[in-house]
Amino acid sequence: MAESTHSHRPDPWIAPLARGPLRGDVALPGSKSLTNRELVLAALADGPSTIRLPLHSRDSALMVAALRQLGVGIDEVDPAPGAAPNPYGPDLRVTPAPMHGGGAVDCGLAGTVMRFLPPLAALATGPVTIDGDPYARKRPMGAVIQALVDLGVDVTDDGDGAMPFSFTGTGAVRGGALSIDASASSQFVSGLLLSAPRFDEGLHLVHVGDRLPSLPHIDMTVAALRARGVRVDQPAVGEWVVHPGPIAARDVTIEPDLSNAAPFAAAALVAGGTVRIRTWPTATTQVGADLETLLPLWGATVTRDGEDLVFDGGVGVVGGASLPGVTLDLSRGGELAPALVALAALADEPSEITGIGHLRGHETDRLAALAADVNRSGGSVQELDDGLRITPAPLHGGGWAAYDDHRMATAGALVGLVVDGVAVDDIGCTAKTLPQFPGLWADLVATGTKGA
Ligand SMILES: O=C(O)C1=C[C@@H](OP(=O)(O)O)[C@@H](O)[C@H](O)C1
Ligand SMILES: C=C(OP(=O)(O)O)C(=O)O
Repeated sequence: MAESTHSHRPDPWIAPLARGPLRGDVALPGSKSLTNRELVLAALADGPSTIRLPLHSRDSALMVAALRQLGVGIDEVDPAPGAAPNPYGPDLRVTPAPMHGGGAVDCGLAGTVMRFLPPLAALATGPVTIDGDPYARKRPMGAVIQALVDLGVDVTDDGDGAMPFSFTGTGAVRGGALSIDASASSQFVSGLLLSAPRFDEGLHLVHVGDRLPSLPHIDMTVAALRARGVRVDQPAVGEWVVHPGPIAARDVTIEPDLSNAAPFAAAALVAGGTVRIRTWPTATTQVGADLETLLPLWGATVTRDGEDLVFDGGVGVVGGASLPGVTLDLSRGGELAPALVALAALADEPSEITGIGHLRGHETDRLAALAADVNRSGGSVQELDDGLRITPAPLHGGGWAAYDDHRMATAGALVGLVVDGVAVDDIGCTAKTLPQFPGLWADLVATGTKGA
């Protein structure tokens, strides 16, 4: 099965120091979460769909490859007449087809592929094995496997609640009533809801765990289903009823990835100056939109300028300003934690970020990884049961391990703006959701003007 993103270790990437206040102007590629949802829905739709401005990264490429393996037609197409070409890659035309077994499907390290693909593949006819990177075999999948079993799918696995596992699709899934514990990931819910309209009886899903993280991502799933004519009822928090029926073919345009904006927007607080993020949607289900209210906790001023959002970090840390401590429940958006913990590590007051215990099941154990990297750099981070406590301490350069995790790598870049010599061991792992990160970051830092 697939190797990790790197079979060899690349040279460390030395994070560039900020020379002064930034004048950033960033146009980000499409949202990973939106792209992989629309690929799944388009594959299950009642006709062809075009996905405009899709993300082209490892996670989206893995989803495209998996769907093609099951028989779905996915072609690269030119932009709509008169539309500006997407600098980050072509639009995609998705043509549904009767799905057949795909053999061994490689999910890489992509949680969206690991959790969204199996319920869809259960609708195919033929054998499928779900597997991924060596570390992906450590990410929680028990709720997905158990859900397939409870839905009547004949799953073969070794009982460890992780990949690899196999089943032979019969072309139909009964559906009906199902309860799962989604405490470890909202993606367990989203993956089931996305395929549910194609289950014979739809799905009446109840979450029975003691916490439900990343609610905005489930709202994103429900919105994407409803936008394609699917009836979804929500009788209570943690309960969803997806009615059986067609998923409408629909041409969609993917928004820029607002969670990937986090290190860029936060850079204004660290280096000072302003960072403009282009085409920031006025209404969105992306949890990255929370940055508009989160970064002001660290002192940012956020203003809308036409279609764009401008984050103003004042003089920033490099200019001598200090960052305050912040106490925060981040259960809505754990994926923002690496960038926010990097800010907290540069602050002059203690911080506590909770509601993120499930990040131990992300691309890496992010609580342990953030504590290890910050503490190795001279910081003081203590793991809590469901979060981190960060105590101010002067940081120094040195090794910063990414653990194949794109958001660990970009957190290192953020710290490296004002800490000389932060050496990220593998900046290439940002290709998971943002292959252009090194160039975009170099362009951002270059806007910093000494003594401005
Ligand atoms: O559905 C999605 O697209 C995602 C849901 C969240 O997963 P968790 O609930 O496991 O954090 C988020 O962290 C991840 O980056 C993307
Ligand atoms: C957790 C993340 O990704 P995923 O779970 O989709 O691999 C992320 O992008 O922060």
